[in-house]
Amino acid sequence: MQIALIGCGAIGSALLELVQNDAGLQIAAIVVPEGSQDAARAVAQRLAPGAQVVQTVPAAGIDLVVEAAGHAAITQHVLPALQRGLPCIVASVGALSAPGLPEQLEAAARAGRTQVQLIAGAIGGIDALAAARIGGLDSVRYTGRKPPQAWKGTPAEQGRDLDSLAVETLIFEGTAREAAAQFPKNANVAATVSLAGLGLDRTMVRLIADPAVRENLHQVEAAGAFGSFELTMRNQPLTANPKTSALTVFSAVRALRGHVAPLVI
Ligand SMILES: NC(=O)C1=CN([C@@H]2O[C@H](COP(=O)(O)OP(=O)(O)OC[C@H]3O[C@@H](n4cnc5c(N)ncnc54)[C@H](O)[C@@H]3O)[C@@H](O)[C@H]2O)C=CC1
Ligand SMILES: O=C([O-])CC(=O)C(=O)O
Repeated sequence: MQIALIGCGAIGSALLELVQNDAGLQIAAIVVPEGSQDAARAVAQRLAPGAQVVQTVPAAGIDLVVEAAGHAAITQHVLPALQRGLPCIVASVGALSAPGLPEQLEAAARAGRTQVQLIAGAIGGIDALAAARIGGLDSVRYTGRKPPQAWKGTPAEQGRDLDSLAVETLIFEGTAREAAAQFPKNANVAATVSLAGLGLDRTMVRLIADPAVRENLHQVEAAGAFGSFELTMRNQPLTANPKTSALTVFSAVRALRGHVAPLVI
């Protein structure tokens, strides 16, 4: 299968490393903006020598697209790829907090007679949540807790010095839609939990900067006709990007392998 990888940062590079020996998965193209071409070429030379580094998904020779780039890449690359009939795996799930974008993705996939797959990424339990939704959910709460440095470059910096935080600090409380829009690099999980469960406007989210933790913690509490569950993930962050958990990479690789494996779990 010929793959186009969109984005070649922390997730993209780690993904290339993991799939480099997968016989069924050939990375044919790496799609990054003009300013990132040189960096991506250096990574490609090492981990995917057969890949061309380009600015848009090639018009021919691609069977499957995997996005690990950021919210803007969904409109820019994923929508047109779906329309052309290419199945797409998406990590930047928070992009679906933009009103109308889920419907646009569905329409594009329908037009191309294909599918867009939103990966679980850094969170677990999405299968249970999506199944529980069928019986009816009463409440879903998500709490994201990361070390202060993971909140740099976000609205969490407004009115506070993250470097000198001494105690855990609530930096956001609201809906999953607001969280995903305000924290595009830190609240994709909030969007994923909400899309699997009660929706972007009925899923309550708390985001916390906590100097006492080293991992990225994700907690989900859900209750409904099925019963209830409480989930805590303690994810190792990637060295290349402390905002992003390593599990996100593994989740994307699992999705890719799921397209070629004879037995899928
Ligand atoms: N679903 C989940 O659990 C998670 C999802 N994510 C999503 O994955 C994205 C990437 O994460 P990292 O690799 O850690 O970020 P990163 O900042 O290390 O890398 C981003 C890469 O994408 C490229 N890029 C940026 N805009 C682009 C565009 N419009 N088209 C093509 N390439 C573009 C950059 O040049 C860079 O190569 C995040 O922005 C976030 O949206 C991140 C963590 C968890
Ligand atoms: O990787 C993580 O721990 C989660 C993350 O950044 C996000 O939800 O956007």
